[in-house]
Amino acid sequence: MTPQARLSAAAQILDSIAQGRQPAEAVLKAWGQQNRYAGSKDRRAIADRVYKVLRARARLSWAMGGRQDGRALVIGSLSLIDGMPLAEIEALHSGEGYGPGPLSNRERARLMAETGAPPAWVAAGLPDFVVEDFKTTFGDRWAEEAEGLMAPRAPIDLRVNTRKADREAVRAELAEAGLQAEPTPLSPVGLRLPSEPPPNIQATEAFKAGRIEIQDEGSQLVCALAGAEPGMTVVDYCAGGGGKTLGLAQAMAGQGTLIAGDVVQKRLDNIRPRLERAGVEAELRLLGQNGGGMEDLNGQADLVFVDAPCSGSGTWRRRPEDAWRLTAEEVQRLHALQVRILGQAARLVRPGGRLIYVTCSMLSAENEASADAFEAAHPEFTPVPLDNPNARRARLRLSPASTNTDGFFAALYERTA
Ligand SMILES: C[S@@+](CC[C@H](N)C(=O)[O-])C[C@H]1O[C@@H](n2cnc3c(N)ncnc32)[C@H](O)[C@@H]1O
Repeated sequence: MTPQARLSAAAQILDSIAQGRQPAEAVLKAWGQQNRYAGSKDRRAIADRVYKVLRARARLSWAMGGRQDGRALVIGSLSLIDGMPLAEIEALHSGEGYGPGPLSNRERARLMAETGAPPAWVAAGLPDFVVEDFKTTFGDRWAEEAEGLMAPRAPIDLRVNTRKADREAVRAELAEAGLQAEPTPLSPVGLRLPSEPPPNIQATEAFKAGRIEIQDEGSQLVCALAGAEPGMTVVDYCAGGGGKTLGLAQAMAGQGTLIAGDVVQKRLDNIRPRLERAGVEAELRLLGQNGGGMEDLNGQADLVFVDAPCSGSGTWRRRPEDAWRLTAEEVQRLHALQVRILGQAARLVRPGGRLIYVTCSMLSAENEASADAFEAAHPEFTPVPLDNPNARRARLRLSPASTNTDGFFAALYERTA
């Protein structure tokens, strides 16, 4: 493909991402499958351009006069990110072959305009309401947190399944396979790989044999904080893809009862092969939206893990496109859902048992505000101090800027009445 044709493809892919709900990665993959003439270098260059634009979307759109279409954003990226002179941009937009059409007068004017300093949310690369939330939560550090969240090249973390192997043995095994992993600094069972070149984890023997799973270090840490132990009755209330289920099962060392519930059957179905690969067991249960399906466990569980549905904003460094799909209204809907789910899950905890609330969100509306609402409605639960240097007031916040993990929040409670 010519450089021009790659730009056209990137613009087209950006439009598809904006119009749908699919992750950028999936849209790029589908495009590659539908356009077999594109070689690996072409696909790489196109993906680089797409991610460059997604991470700088606010700034590019602002510089292009508020336009949000792929063409305008790509043109803006050539100028603002690549620092390309106008003449070169014009040359790439000759309209010949499969390249993009010539610049309009308005586009040319935008590229030459003196734009001045952008507003704070534009500079941060995040929607306005998110920046407001960050200012409340992080105070002076908000811009640093925003930058960390939208920064490229998040590492790939693995959780070593200590039921099957130890960390050093897996590290050596991966090195044999050409993957140089480092121990994660915070999780004792984690290994970290650079994101470039993208490692094919699923193809490794260690993955196929269940010795590793892909799981961010932050996710490993919140799992460990829950304090699951052999012999306990543990409920993973929002089991989703089963990442936490596997971590909890590992901590329980095959002893006790682990029940993983979710309202989506397909998600539960996806957990089964992961459990088998890891050599651990859990009972999978389909729940009703109103909490039905766990009545037999009322007041019985030693530990209930609530990894609540959330904006996923803690993972925006991996999925920058999601930042532009989230609205303030959706955050409010999620907050209400989180408080409702916490109330349902709390019923299962036995006196003296524990409840942990976890999100992969960076927003106080889904973190502190949801925990506050739960505490106000449930005085029978007492916050438990967390054994982690990043925890304060029995609550933990992890983030790309502070712990070099995805963004996570956790609050731990004990049922004291
Ligand atoms: C953040 S995801 C869980 C991720 C999962 N724990 C993991 O580590 O892979 C939240 C999950 O909550 C589920 N969910 C949504 N509403 C629910 C409800 N009312 N009760 C239980 N689970 C619910 C969603 O289907 C989704 O799978």
